Parts: sequence; structure tokens; C-alpha cells
Amino acid sequence: MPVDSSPPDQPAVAVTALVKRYRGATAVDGLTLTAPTGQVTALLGPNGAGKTTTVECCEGLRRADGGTVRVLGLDPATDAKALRPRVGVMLQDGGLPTTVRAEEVLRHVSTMYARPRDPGELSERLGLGGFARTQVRRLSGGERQRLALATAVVGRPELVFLDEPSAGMDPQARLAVWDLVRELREDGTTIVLTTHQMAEAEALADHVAVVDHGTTVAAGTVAELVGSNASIRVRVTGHHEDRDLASALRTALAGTGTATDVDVSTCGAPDTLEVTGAVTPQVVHAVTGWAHEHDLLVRSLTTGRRTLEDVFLDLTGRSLR
Ligand SMILES: Nc1ncnc2c1ncn2[C@@H]1O[C@H](COP(=O)(O)OP(=O)(O)OP(=O)(O)O)[C@@H](O)[C@H]1O
Repeated sequence: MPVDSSPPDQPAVAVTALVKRYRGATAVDGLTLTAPTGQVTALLGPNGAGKTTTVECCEGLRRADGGTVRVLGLDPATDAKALRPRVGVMLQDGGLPTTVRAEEVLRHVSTMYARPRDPGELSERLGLGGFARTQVRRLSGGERQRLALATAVVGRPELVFLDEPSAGMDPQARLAVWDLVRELREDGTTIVLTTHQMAEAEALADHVAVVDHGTTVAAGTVAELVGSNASIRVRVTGHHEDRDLASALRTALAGTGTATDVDVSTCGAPDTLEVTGAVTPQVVHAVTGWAHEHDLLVRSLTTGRRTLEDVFLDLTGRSLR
């Protein structure tokens, strides 16, 4: 089991008001993040949100322009040497030498650590056994990702940063990666990962930080982020005098007296509405009643819990970056 010499109540990673600029453009804009020791923290955010930049500041690969970064109680900008044997890093582009064989890369990295995992066993775990003698540049994208993950964890680090660990992987490889992440966590390793995949955050993360425009816009467990609210998603067709159907339904529901604790928004398309909040049978009845009253045909209606993706899109918007 990894030995964590930092005080038990100190988070493994504490980022406060981080600012990072690239040639005047602000990539990270006052971001705050806490990754508790021994847990999995996911940074979830759209393209260009600042996730990789944040993680690279934590890894000591980039210098912050403002704020503080503490990793295992140390400053990665000045304490890189002390952190190197304690922190594993999986970069988004792999960062591996390309002309060396996969097994040689992993074996070489393992010799840098005092108590490494068995490289052969780790290769088999990640399905790399068959490619051991292949040069890195000839590996497929998914195989290279798996090798990068293997190099990040072969030294039994206390803390691992994984930048989009399962990007480009097939479903089997993704499950193998998830299993390994869970096993690392059970062994007490702290994991900080970035991802676009809601399923990955839901499957692995104890804590999720939603990052957008260089700042943390929400943080908590998946359950906390999703909340206890239910939702109704309804698609209607027909002509309504008010082209803003969400506002029309909102006004109608407010007028019924039975649906006071709900909100209405459009969901993907103008004819699809989402009612969130205290959804009761009376609210469902009021929604279909409103459609009937305005001669709108209900094409579909589903009720259920909100998903992490719903919350993510609410927080970060629906326009493409
Ligand atoms: N070396 C660099 N030079 C200039 N701009 C950069 C550099 N690295 C990142 N950026 C910019 O900083 C912003 C944040 O990028 P970053 O890679 O941190 O985002 P991200 O959330 O990891 O995105 P993705 O999910 O697409 O990987 C983007 O607008 C990006 O274009």
C-alpha cells in the first residue's frame, strides 16, 4: 500500500485561485480544486475548459501565473524532485519515446522506482502483452494510451494524474482501465483524472469538479451534483401562439397552483421541454393538460432522474467550443 506521509486531513491536491495565461490568453482563470487523499477526483469539462493546463500545473510541467498549487503538501514548481517518485503522470499525448519497444519503455520506467510493480504483469493486465516487442510509434492510439497508463502507475505512486485515461480506447480496454483505477483506489492511491465522458466520471469518481472557461463551476459527488430533483422531458408538436414554449409552459404551470416548485427549459430542440424540480403526478397531469389546451400533440413524455450529462450541459451550455 502506498505510504502517504502528508497529514491525513490534508488533501492530496489543493489548487487555489489558479491562473495560467498563454501569450496573453487566459486558459485558467482563478480555478480552485481539492482532491482528497485516497479518492478519485474527476475534472469534467468541455474542450478548452482548462483541465489539461490545470493538471499540468499540478504535475510541475507548467508554471502558474497566479494562485497556489499544493501537491502532497509541496509546491510542484519548486519541489519537483521530491514529488517525482511519489506522483505518477499520464499525459494526454502519451509523451512516450517513439522508437523504443513498448516493453523496454515500461521496464526502463520501472527501474526508476524503489518498489515498482511487475512490468510484465501490468502489461498483461492492460492487454499489452501481445505488443510488448512493438515500437511505440507502431502502436495504435488506444495501445499507446494503455502503455502511458502503465508507465504512470508502474512505480506505485501515492498520487496519479490521468489526462483522459480511456480516450480512444475500445470498450474492453476502457473496462480494463476502469478496473485498474478502482484497484489503485482500493490500495489507497489518490487519483486525479480529466474526462469528457460522463460514464467515466459516474463509474469512477468520488468527487467531480466541473470546469468551464478556466474555472470550477460546480463540485461535489455525482449524487450531489445531480441532486434529488426529478425531471419530465416532453416533446410536443403543433402551433402555439407563444414561440417560446418553455416560457409558455412555465407561466401555465405557475398558474395551476400545483406546480410551484419546478422550472422549465428547452432541451436540445425548441419543441422539447424539460421540467425539473418537485415533479409530482399533478405536475405530469398539468403538463399534458397544457398541451391538450393548446392543441399540441405530445410526441413523447418521459419522467426520471436528471443525469450528470443534463447537469453538465446546464452548467456549460450547449454550444460547441
Ligand atoms: N501551449 C499552449 N499555447 C497556447 N494556448 C494553449 C496552450 N495549451 C492550451 N492552450 C489553450 O488554453 C485553453 C485551455 O486548454 P486545455 O488544454 O487546458 O483545455 P482542456 O480542458 O484540457 O481541453 P480538452 O478537453 O480539449 O483537452 C484552450 O483554449 C487552449 O487552446
